[in-house]
Parts: sequence; structure tokens; C-alpha cells
Amino acid sequence: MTVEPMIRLDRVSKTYAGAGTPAVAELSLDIAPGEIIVLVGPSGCGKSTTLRLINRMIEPTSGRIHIGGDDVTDVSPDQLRRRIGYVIQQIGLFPHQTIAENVATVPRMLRWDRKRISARVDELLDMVGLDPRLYGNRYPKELSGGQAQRVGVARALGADPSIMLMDEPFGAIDPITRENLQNEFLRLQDELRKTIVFVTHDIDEAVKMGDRIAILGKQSVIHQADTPERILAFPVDEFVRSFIGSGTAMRGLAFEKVGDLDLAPINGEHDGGASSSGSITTESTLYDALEEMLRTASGKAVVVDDDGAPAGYVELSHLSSALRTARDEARLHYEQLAAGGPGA
Ligand SMILES: Nc1ncnc2c1ncn2[C@@H]1O[C@H](COP(=O)(O)OP(=O)(O)OP(=O)(O)O)[C@@H](O)[C@H]1O
Repeated sequence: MTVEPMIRLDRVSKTYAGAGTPAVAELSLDIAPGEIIVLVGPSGCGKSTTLRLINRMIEPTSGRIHIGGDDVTDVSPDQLRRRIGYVIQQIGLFPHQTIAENVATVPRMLRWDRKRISARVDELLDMVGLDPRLYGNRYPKELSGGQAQRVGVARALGADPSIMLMDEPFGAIDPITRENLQNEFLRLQDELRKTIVFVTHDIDEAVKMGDRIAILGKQSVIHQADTPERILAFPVDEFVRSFIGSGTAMRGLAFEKVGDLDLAPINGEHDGGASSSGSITTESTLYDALEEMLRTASGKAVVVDDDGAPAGYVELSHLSSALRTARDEARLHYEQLAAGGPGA
């Protein structure tokens, strides 16, 4: 990594009192400023422990933690936590405080004046898509699960921390609300550019949210830490392959754009049918094209240009060749890494 990492874990270990083996063993990981890194792995592999080590809710048994270039292993955890927002699944809003009071938690701890706190609370609720006038005076039990989760995000952003730790933040939410929250959060992150460590069980969520994904095995041992594209194209071992599961190859199609293909020409005889179907544009992904092929059961998908006129076909051979190229590029990257070459 060429930029100075925002978070550096340097051989960090944690053995809980009374436990025979460490929950986290010698974990080293650099996290760049502004990136979302997603930690995924089986239950009990130490994901939550790793998050809590970063904000020192628990103390490492050994190793060092650096934030923004400073070794924070020994600074006061209170100070540290103001620089780090924390969102958890069972959101833990204070039930007897209003939404506005909940969101004001950190600014109040920092002893901001009343006016500044109130302006910040309004701004934060707006940011997460809740109208402060409608929701500010409600109590947590008067919110849906999705709304409560938004409040959790707003509260974590209270003092504009540079780092957010998110432990299965959308885990207990129905799939549709969950997808909305994911999309809104990604949009928000486009503006805020926080450094985010995000824990999930769900590989699809990891692929969607992560700039990088770290696949962890027992004791938070990193099996593979890389972009979602490369992990899907080239799982480095059997553990990663089985963790990401079936349908892996197809998921990789979501990273390729139709516009990057050399489309098959449309012959005159197909024009009529071609122009009548086709929601696929040059901005669509190859995954969209595959869905279109399956939907029309034709083995090809018509691509339309900006004026809605047919521009060409995506064929199955495009898809297999795109996947092959992604796999070959990823393999080359890892070969170069192993050889200490340019990928290293
Ligand atoms: N406070 C604690 N005291 C003792 N052991 C703990 C404590 N918290 C976690 N552990 C143990 O440490 C290991 C890692 O737990 P952790 O919660 O970090 O895993 P996880 O990957 O987040 O799991 P999950 O996905 O199920 O939430 C487990 O074996 C767990 O039982």
C-alpha cells in the first residue's frame, strides 16, 4: 500500500481471560484512508473481537495498533473512541431518550453548546434520510428496525469521526430495507469518505459494500484480502472458495460493463425483434446481460444505444471470455505478488 494507512494492525492478538487459544492471533492489516474494508468469515472467527480491538473496547494481549500514523495502543480509550464511530446490529439506542437526544450522545460528551448540538442533530438526521421535525422527538420504540438502524448510523457520525466501525449494521433488517440502507450508506460514503471497517456474515453484502474484502478463518487469520473482483475471480485457497460459495463466477460478471465489449453485430433479419426487446445499455453490467439472456431464452442480449436503437448483441461467449480474462489477470497479480514483482 503506497498511501499511509489510516489503521494499521501490527501482529495484534487477543486471548480472552480463561481461554486456551487466542480469539485473534497475530493479525496484521493495513486499511487505507477512505476505504471500506469488509471482514467476513464464519461465526466465531474473531470479527467482532477485531473491531473492538481497534477502538480498544477490549485490550490487545499483544501487538500494536496505529491510527493515522500514531501508535494508539496505549492512549486513553475514551479519547480514541471520539475519533471512531461504532455501529452495531442490535443498535442499542437509549430507550428513554428521544431520537434527537440519542444522536446528540457524542457531541454532548464533548460538551458542545446547545445550539451547536441541535444544528448537528438536524444535519445528521437529514443525512440519514430522517426528517428531524418528524423523528427528533420520537422514542426508539416508535421507529421501524430500518429507521432505528439509520439513527444508529447518525449517532455514530456524531462528532464527525474519521473512522467508522460497523458490526453487522444491517444484519437484522428485512432484505428490501437492507438493500435500501446499503445503497443509501454507499451514497453517503461517497460524500463522507470515512475509513470504514465493516463486519458481515454475508458474502453478497461484502461484495457490494467493500472496496476490499478480508476473508478470515479461525482466530482472524487472513486467507485473502483483496478487491471483491479479484476474490471472486481467483479465490486463493479452498477455504475462500467454499466460503464464497456457488455462483461465484457469475457474481464476477457484475463488475464488467457492456460498454467495454466488442458487441456482435445485429443482422438485418433480427432488427425487428432486436428493437422491440432490450433494456440492456452500454452502462449495464454483464450480469444484467446474462439475466436478459435467461429471460428471453435466446442466448444473446440486445444492447440499445442512447436513442433506444439496437447497437449489437452480447453473447454467451462474451461472458465466458470476460470471466476468463478476470481470472487470468487475478492469477497474474498473485504470481507477481509471490515473485515480489509489480503487484507486490
Ligand atoms: N467477552 C468474551 N469473553 C470470552 N470469550 C469471548 C468474548 N467475546 C468473544 N469471545 C470468544 O472469542 C471468539 C471470537 O468471537 P467473536 O465474537 O469475535 O467472533 P465473530 O467472528 O464476531 O462471531 P459472530 O460472527 O458469530 O458474531 C469466540 O470463540 C468467542 O466465543
